[in-house]
Amino acid sequence: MSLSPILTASTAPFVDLAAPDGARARVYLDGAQVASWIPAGSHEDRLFVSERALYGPGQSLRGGIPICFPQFGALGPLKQHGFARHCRWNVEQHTTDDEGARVVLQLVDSAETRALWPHPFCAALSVYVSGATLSVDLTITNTQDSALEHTVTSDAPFAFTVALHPYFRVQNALATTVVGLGGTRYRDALRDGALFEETRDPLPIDGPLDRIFYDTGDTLDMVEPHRTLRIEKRGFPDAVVWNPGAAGTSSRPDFLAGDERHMLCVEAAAIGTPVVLAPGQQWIGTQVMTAVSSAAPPVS
Ligand SMILES: O=P(O)(O)OC[C@H]1O[C@H](O)[C@H](O)[C@@H](O)[C@@H]1O
Repeated sequence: MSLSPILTASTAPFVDLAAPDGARARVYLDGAQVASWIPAGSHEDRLFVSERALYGPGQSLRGGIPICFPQFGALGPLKQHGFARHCRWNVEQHTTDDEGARVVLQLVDSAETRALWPHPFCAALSVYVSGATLSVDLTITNTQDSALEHTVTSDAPFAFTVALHPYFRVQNALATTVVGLGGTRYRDALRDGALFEETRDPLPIDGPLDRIFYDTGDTLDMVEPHRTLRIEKRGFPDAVVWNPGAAGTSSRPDFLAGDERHMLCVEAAAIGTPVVLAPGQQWIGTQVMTAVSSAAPPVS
């Protein structure tokens, strides 16, 4: 895959969502990547996108909310994070009502995806903005029953791992904490994938961090000195917290030096136990993000 930028932030195809209350979001068709989310009554984008991000076919933006499917990370035979983030998705629905605005994008298997992963599937991403909340639902269907015309090399149930991988914009990552992970088991990618139990809650971001937390609670708070973001998930048992640190941003061409200070990924994931879908079955994972205005973390 070429890394040369083909399009720019303004020429790559996107859909803008504008809720009547002022909440806004932007979603690019390449990768179905949410790249901007501004809650109602705010002027601050809560998502981070690097100035060095690459746009256009085949690219995955460095920032926003990439979709990792059908594989998380390098934990399998496919390329890092699977192929969905490198595919062009189709817009299936774009609506605005009294409450909010929604777009639904869809990706179905093609000769290209079947060459990588021999399964008939439909992935649908619904993005909804309203008030202080951004809701993202990912639905994966094993379409084997309705796709008999496809030539597939495997008709068994398929298994996948998956994540919604938001890059949240923070004023200072080193002053940010994540509340709600204490007591959970985690895999530390920075310590050879060894397993540990998290003893700290809140979890400070005191440098590079790359951990998969297994079977976490469904509510996490990302707490900055002046504001809190509540992150809720359903259907995703695991969570990932990632900050690349200075070495991680300088070694990647689509990051600007210093970007690590202004971003933190708190991801909703299903990694420890892959999702298995028999023909005709469906899985839904949801991540709901709410901008909480108080300086203190909300009481659970
Ligand atoms: O650089 P990418 O392929 O987009 O991956 C970015 C990051 O994604 C996840 O958070 C993983 O846990 C990290 O190990 C990985 O570095």
